[in-house]
Amino acid sequence: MPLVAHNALPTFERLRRDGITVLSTERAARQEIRELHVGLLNMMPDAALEATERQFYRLVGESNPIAQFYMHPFTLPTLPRGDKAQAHIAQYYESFEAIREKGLDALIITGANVSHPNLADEPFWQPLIEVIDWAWDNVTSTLCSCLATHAVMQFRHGQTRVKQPAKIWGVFEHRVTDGRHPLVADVNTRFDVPHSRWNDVSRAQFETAGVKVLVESAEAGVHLAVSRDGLRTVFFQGHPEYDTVSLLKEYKRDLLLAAEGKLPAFPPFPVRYFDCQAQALLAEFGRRLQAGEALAFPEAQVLPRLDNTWHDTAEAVVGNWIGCVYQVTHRERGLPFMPGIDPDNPLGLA
Ligand SMILES: CC(C)(COP(=O)(O)OP(=O)(O)OC[C@H]1O[C@@H](n2cnc3c(N)ncnc32)[C@H](O)[C@@H]1OP(=O)(O)O)[C@@H](O)C(=O)NCCC(=O)NCCSC(=O)CCC(=O)O
Ligand SMILES: N[C@@H](CCO)C(=O)O
Repeated sequence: MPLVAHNALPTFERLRRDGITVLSTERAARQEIRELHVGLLNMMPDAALEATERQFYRLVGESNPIAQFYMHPFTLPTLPRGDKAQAHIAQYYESFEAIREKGLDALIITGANVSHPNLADEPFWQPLIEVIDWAWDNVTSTLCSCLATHAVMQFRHGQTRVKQPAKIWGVFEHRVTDGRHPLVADVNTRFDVPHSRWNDVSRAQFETAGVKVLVESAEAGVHLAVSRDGLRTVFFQGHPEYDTVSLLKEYKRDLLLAAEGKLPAFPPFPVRYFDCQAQALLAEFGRRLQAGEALAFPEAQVLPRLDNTWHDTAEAVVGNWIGCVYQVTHRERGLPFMPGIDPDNPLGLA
């Protein structure tokens, strides 16, 4: 919730210059106080569907203890689903048509499982473009996670992601590259974010497209970037929403697949995620598995050894994002901007 500059204290002006939102008393008196409507286009595979809901609902909910959030989950009918996930979707999700009719203030688009080398061959490609095109004209800001970022960079900016020789996988250190941008104002200047991807869009590709990089890792590449206008599309390549356990679940999946001969090699450890003891436990498990022993994955022993070093900053960034959306969104949920807001520079950045 923003400060109100109800007197001439020079600190207010100084904070404004540092990217902190400070309202004038006139603006504060006129501000509409209402709930926000946030869409979640959940494209994750069945096993991760509900975990992903929880992760993004928590990030939005915890981003501000006072504002009220109505979440609107939906998915794309062309994604393959099993019976259980289909029933969950049928019972609890909304249709894109219904969401489009009422409108959204903000939209989050998750990552997805891909099975084709070219994203344009995926079953979700056309319907995803339809959602993104609608959101560009009608939603104040859209936050794209991982694969959704790659899709927008490909179809809107002609920048195709590049497959990496090794999976970018683990918990990586990042730095804020423009601390004055309101999306990263006042967050830690150095912080962790998990990544889990074979593909990368590079800083040069974002910049060629006119997209501004805000957070980057020397090892993992760009994590956070924003469209030229400063707000309307926010790009994540990492997974700040991940639970503490998420990378362990992925490691277990890949290890067990390798043991069944369904993956060519045993997975490496995700970077900076397992401590020495967890590594020793998992290496021992891998050895015994390869020797043909039938034994259970030591999840319960490893779990207490894992640390979460990214969630606070993830909340802070999502809080900044929601705050920016609130300041410029129209009082009517179906319209993206208040009168007087320039869609090409909604935050009025210099
Ligand atoms: C890794 C798995 C397979 C793990 O699921 P499993 O069902 O096998 O897990 P399990 O050990 O049987 O445990 C089930 C319990 O774990 C929870 N659970 C499942 N997945 C979870 C996750 N990711 N994070 C946190 N919890 C998770 C379930 O809700 C359930 O909890 P309860 O018992 O409490 O209900 C799944 O999470 C998954 O498919 N993840 C998707 C990974 C993925 O496809 N990412 C693509 C995005 S990456 C991208 O977009 C870019 C791609 C690129 O560029 O390469
Ligand atoms: N953007 C509006 C709030 C949402 O209706 C305002 O600042 O008054």
